[in-house]
Amino acid sequence: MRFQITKFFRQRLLIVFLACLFAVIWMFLTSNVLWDGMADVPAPRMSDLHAPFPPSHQRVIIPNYQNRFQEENEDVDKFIPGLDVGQDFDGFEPKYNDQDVNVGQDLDVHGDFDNLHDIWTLAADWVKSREIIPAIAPDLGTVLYAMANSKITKADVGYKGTQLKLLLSLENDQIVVFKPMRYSRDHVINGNPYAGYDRHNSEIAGFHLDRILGFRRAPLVVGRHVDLKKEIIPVASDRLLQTFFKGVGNSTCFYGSCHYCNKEEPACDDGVFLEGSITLWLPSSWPLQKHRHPWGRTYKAGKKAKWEYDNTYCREIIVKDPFNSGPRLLDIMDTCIFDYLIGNGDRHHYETFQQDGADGMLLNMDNAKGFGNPFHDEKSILAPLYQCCKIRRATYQKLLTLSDGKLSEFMKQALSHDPVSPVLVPLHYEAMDRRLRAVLSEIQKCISRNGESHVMVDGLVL
Ligand SMILES: Nc1ncnc2c1ncn2[C@@H]1O[C@H](COP(=O)(O)OP(=O)(O)OP(=O)(O)O)[C@@H](O)[C@H]1O
Ligand SMILES: [Mn+2]
Repeated sequence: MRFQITKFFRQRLLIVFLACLFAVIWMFLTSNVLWDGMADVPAPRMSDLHAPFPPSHQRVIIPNYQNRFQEENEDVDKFIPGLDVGQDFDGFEPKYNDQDVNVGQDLDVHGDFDNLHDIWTLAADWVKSREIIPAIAPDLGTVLYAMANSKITKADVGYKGTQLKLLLSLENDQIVVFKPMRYSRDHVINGNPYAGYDRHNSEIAGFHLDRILGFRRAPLVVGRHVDLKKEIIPVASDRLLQTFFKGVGNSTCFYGSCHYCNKEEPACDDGVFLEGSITLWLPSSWPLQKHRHPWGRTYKAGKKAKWEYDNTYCREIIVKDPFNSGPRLLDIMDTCIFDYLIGNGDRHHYETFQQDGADGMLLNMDNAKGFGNPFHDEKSILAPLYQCCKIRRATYQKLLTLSDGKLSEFMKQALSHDPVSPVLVPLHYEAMDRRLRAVLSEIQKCISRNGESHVMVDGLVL
């Protein structure tokens, strides 16, 4: 009898033990702990009220990372004029100063605003000739929160440009641009450095990178989950409404109106929400002027732009107005570093504030072609830097403070606040740190070739 009781309990105990073991393994597998880099990302703050669906892009495994990176980058040095193929420099002294980058605090959301009108006015008043937001902007999180959560009162097709987007009005008359999600986070874009649709997450990450680099020349961007049926269709213009249709399953789709817009390439929701980026429209008191970028691509297969075959291209640019004096050429250097870090090879034009003429700052807007391929570092994006060998000392110093992994750390911290977090998969953070080292290396090569006094520019202008 005694033997039977013990056996009975032993069997039960074994069942309970196995059940517990199974539960622990299951919890471990379904948690984020396995997914490198995601574990320490806190829950998004601004999304609390909006209660979006849980992030659907957390799990990414891309095999053979190292092999693939080497294959993709093997030949890159061979056909870029002006790129010094010499030894890469390493061992920079990162001089990180905690005061340098104010990432987290400014993203907290405060409730001390009476109405949205005050929030939009505040953001409009931030705009100055050489900055879109101030260095310290404790209300930035509140403005971003308002962009991500306030009521949409009008929706229309995009204004201009080639990519599918919407022009929205938010409550109290604030215009914003909505760029819809077209790819999952782990999608890799192959081909030329401007290939693929716009990436809404690149707009979001670009905004924060621009701020972390200390430029603050990008319009405000935040992620948002939009309910097409409830938030867009009831307030849509006729011409936008005409492009809506029922997609597969329970989804709602639209294809808008733009150069590349057509019914075969729509943006669709997941049955309820469509994720996208919201960009704050600049105040009408700051009209823009569009310029052709001197290092733009031809966008024609087999046809190269002059800078792509002529090593001395910069000599001809640096003597021309507005590059021969003032901030323009140095702004181009800053922007090419920014673009290289995100992998955006689509800077065909750039915009400045009309009223500032030749002294106008280069706005870092339209950053949606970044973060397409974390395995590929497109060195040609850096051509202005390694062909001209000029950089502001302040930019160089900022890059140094961000080397040694600080850049990705700050980016993760900033992006963790966004409602569509995680904005980037971990491979893109690795890519940014790696590319930053390559930028520093190119600057070092310039210094050894031309001397520091030729390369470093103190102050803002040439
Ligand atoms: N936030 C904004 N504030 C003011 N004007 C803007 C803003 N965003 C875009 N614009 C204007 O709209 C134009 C097109 O926007 P954007 O470059 O984002 O679209 P796109 O479809 O990518 O264009 P492209 O095909 O030329 O690259 C810009 O060149 C600019 O003049
Ligand atoms: Mn574009």
